[in-house]
Amino acid sequence: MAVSGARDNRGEVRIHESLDELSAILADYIAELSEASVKERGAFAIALSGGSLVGLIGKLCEAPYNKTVDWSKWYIFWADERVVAKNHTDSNYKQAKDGLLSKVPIVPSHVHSINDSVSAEEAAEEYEFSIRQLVKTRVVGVSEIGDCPKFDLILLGMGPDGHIASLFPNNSVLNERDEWVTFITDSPEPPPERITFTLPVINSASNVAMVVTGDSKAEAVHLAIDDVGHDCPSPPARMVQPMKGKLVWFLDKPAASKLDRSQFSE
Ligand SMILES: O=C(O)[C@H](O)[C@@H](O)[C@H](O)[C@H](O)COP(=O)(O)O
Repeated sequence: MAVSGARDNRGEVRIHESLDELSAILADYIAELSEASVKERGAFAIALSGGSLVGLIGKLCEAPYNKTVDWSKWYIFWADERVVAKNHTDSNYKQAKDGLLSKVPIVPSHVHSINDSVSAEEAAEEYEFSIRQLVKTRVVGVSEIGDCPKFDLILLGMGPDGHIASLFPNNSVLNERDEWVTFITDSPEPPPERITFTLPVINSASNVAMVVTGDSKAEAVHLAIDDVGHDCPSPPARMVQPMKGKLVWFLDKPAASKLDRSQFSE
């Protein structure tokens, strides 16, 4: 049985008994958002990340979702991508293709992956350009505040250091306010070259889900969600604060083990 609570501007926090329970509830959450977006605007623009996330959304390939979700209306993006060949084991695209995209009837032209044959800088520029075209035609919505794209859902994992997408602690790209997509060439985790959505894009989404499991993330979850003092380091995950959208944390018990549950309104 999941425990659920709200934490002021830190979003809704759902703590699950097991990974199986978490993935079942996550699949349901995504299917519901897909249905609502398709009904409201005829499309579902979803951004994926790498790591354990793709495995955790795997139930979408199974019944009933494989038949009930309107896959023809899905448009796939990546919140971050490693600048490697698409058939490389490090590629977030490959991971999503193997784990999800090849198993459900998504329209191939709706899959918006990066150009893997150019530099990180060029890949970021091209990716932003292609998103701009899709915002113009409203395949991707547009934020009411500023001109940012408004993805229907951005799915993010989080590293033990509190990084999200490829926004790592103390990296200057955390301060990027003008670009939608930027790049790094010095990732503290291999591979070094990556492209990433910037915080303004993440915080303009209609929905952001942080999917975080395992006890190695417990401290970063605490620092990202709890009311900690100003002396405490503020991980990038704490900067995820959708302006108009909804933030939901999907945690397992180990990842939630350092959360201050007394601050929880269940
Ligand atoms: O490119 C990366 O470095 C990963 O994709 C990364 O951003 C991932 O989302 C987190 O590190 C969480 O990964 P896990 O869920 O596998 O722990």
